[in-house]
Amino acid sequence: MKDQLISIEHLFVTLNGSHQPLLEDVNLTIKMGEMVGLIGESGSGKSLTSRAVTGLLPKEMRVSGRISYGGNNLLELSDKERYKQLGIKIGYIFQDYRGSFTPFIRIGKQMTETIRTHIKLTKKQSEQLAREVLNEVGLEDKTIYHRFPFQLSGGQIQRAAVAMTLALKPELIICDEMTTALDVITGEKVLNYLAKVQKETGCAVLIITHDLAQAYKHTNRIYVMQQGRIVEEGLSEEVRCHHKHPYTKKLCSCLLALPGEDLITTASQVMVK
Ligand SMILES: Nc1ncnc2c1ncn2[C@@H]1O[C@H](COP(=O)(O)OP(=O)(O)OP(=O)(O)O)[C@@H](O)[C@H]1O
Ligand code: NI
Repeated sequence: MKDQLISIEHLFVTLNGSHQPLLEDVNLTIKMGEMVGLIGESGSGKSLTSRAVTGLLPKEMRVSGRISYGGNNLLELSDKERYKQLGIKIGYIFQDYRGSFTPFIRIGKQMTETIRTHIKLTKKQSEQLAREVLNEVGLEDKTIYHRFPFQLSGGQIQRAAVAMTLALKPELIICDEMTTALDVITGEKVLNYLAKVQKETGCAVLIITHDLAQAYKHTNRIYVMQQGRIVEEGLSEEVRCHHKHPYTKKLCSCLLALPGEDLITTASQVMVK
């Protein structure tokens, strides 16, 4: 399809020496301007899927299938070609945010250097942009800009990483558990900023999360993953109200009911198997 931005087709990932694939025939597409959710319990393969897109799978894994993006198969790109795509075209917010910055270089310096690698701006303009995006995610630029990463809390580093990625205005943003390190209010603030950038730039977003409420609120379409496979896909509202797969039903029963629906159970009471 013409308006498809990225298309993952028959993706298999297997650990060397093992026969049991970690990802099995994963198919997932994202259109221009779409916000797509990828949900599933811990260990179901969400991060591996996003790592395959960005070429960051561990060396000891074999991968097959196709990831079409901009006329290329991302699985066949050289490291250099892939690096060119990352950042400016595909922005990736890591689940393990501690790796987002080098510990002993000040946040501001790292941000401006990254911005200038990808966008033609003067030093002054890139500093202004870095300060602007820090403020957008609720970090006071006056204090944070000159700090070293080790002087920030986990949630502050995570927000700085989000700010850094969004500053580059990529056409596809992959957020892997972007709000896990944040409290509810800060998390919502960051998600709202993401939605604002999405509206402004028309970029596509893949939100990986096990927070179903977040996925329903912020995405148009949802994929549900279980044990390395996509088990259900549909418009967020449909998946929420008319899910077909028993696993999705279990996941959904963890959510608080909408007004007018029966309250089922809370997350802590449900064992998802
Ligand atoms: N480096 C690795 N070596 C071996 N197995 C791995 C490696 N990384 C991930 N796996 C396995 O692959 C499977 C999928 O992992 P993945 O990180 O994609 O899960 P996830 O859905 O992102 O979970 P979470 O919600 O906890 O982040 C898991 O069974 C995990 O143990
Ligand atoms: Ni993960």
